[in-house]
Amino acid sequence: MSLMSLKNLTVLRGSCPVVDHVSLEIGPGECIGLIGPNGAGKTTMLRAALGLLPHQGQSSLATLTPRARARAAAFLPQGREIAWPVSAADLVALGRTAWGETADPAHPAVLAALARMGISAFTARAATELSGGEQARALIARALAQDTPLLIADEPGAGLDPEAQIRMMQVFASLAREGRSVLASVHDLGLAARHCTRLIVMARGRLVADGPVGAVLQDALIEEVFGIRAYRAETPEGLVFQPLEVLR
Ligand SMILES: Nc1ncnc2c1ncn2[C@@H]1O[C@H](COP(=O)(O)OP(=O)(O)OP(=O)(O)O)[C@@H](O)[C@H]1O
Repeated sequence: MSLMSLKNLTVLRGSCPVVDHVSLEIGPGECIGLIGPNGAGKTTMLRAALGLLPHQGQSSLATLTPRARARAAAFLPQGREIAWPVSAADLVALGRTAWGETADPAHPAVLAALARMGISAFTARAATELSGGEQARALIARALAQDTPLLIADEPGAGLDPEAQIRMMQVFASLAREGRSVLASVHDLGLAARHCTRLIVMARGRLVADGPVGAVLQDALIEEVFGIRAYRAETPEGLVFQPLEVLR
């Protein structure tokens, strides 16, 4: 079963392809890190895949009706603005509207999402009065409450402290073990190495690597794509990957 299929997805900015013939399939049970340097095309690719940007090629999600798409994939965009002073619980409950339900803050999926992101203590507070990191966690919880087979998240760890980042990656990995899938753009290669089942690498609009974490995070690729050298060790707890220095 495919949760998302891209075939030659291409996005032009003027005459320049910022996403260039990207093809990939996402099946159930995958925790996928989308990595690549600034400007590689990650955000553009995610938004085009969701049908939010004009594109060439095919995306299985882009052809769905908005209602069907909201039930197939939750999306956490890079911009994190919360405009209304609704309670954190009500904000998270908005994730349920994808299913034609009223936003019930006592819905089990809402309570589970709040607990998973460690923000059950803030539920009554206006979301606009949460700290930046707490707001980010509430928005991730809203996407989790949507309870979709696929979660697409654009830099979900931005602004989170180390505990919240690890907790978030553990949640994503546990979703994958439950048979759902996550596609998240991440800049922290160490977190990606530790928690993802698969890495997709973009550079200059192209998909340059796609596979199991250990196979993708090879010295030559890291050097070429990111221009850095990294420490890498297989440990009983899995792959440890630490960027060390700039090479160019
Ligand atoms: N509206 C736009 N008009 C023209 N160029 C754009 C526009 N939006 C993005 N770009 C360009 O497209 C390229 C890809 O941008 P994108 O935001 O997808 O990169 P990214 O991989 O998500 O980067 P980052 O890691 O910095 O968030 C960049 O060169 C960017 O400057």
